[in-house]
Amino acid sequence: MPETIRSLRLGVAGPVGTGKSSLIATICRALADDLRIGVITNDIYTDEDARFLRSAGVLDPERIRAVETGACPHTAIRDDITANLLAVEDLERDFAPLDLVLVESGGDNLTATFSPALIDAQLFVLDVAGGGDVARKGGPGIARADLLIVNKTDLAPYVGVDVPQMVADAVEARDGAPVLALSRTDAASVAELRTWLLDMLAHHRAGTHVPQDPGPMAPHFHADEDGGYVHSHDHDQDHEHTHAGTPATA
Ligand SMILES: Nc1nc2c(ncn2[C@@H]2O[C@H](COP(=O)(O)OP(=O)(O)OP(=O)(O)O)[C@@H](O)[C@H]2O)c(=O)[nH]1
Repeated sequence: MPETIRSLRLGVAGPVGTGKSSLIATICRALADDLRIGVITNDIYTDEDARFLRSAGVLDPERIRAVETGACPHTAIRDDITANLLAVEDLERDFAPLDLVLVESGGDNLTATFSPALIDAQLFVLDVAGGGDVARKGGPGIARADLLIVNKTDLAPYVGVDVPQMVADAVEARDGAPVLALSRTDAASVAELRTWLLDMLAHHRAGTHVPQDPGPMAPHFHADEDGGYVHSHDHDQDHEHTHAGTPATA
């Protein structure tokens, strides 16, 4: 790799427990012999995901670093990306040259997405255990992430989900953009993921991949001791933090 081309920065987002950390471990196992990889995890209050990945033994533990985001995990990957950007740049400098830096978002709701100022491409992870109809619900990550993963397909018989139907619904929600049915126990699906990643890396290096913004997450509610507030990340419109009862400005 020419030293002037920096790593491909790949975001991994998706609802809580859909398998983001496990997916990163799978990617590291599948590509550790081919690529120089680093990982940044985001947790609200802990470094639990980083510790899980270090204990999985898939990468030199020093190449796995944690960002603790405080409340509102999507803010740290979309609105104020400073902590993540510094963590990525530090990792790239300390282990130069890296080919791939994976950034795991904190487990969040269906609509959290990465800013294209932080990452070059993003995966959005759903799992069959969340229900076969989740893909139809749409949202920016489902509709416009670079790759949508329908994870834990090995569990489909136990939760009564028709995987081909779920994938077809997802492809329709994405206007034909790629969807991958994945299980860490299904070698063929892991091989497909590996091919997609190497292809994306090749496009990044050739300068033919343009980072896309899937769009802001929908306005949503945060509970707090005053009753909570509605929070919007759409900076094209007014940025509102409206407290229940008393309207407030950002
Ligand atoms: N059966 C099965 N279980 C899986 C698979 N991938 C992940 N899991 C399990 O799903 C659970 C959640 O996985 P994680 O990787 O911790 O999920 P996560 O999205 O990182 O979770 P948060 O960081 O809390 O949002 C764990 O018990 C994993 O072992 C899979 O392919 N098949």
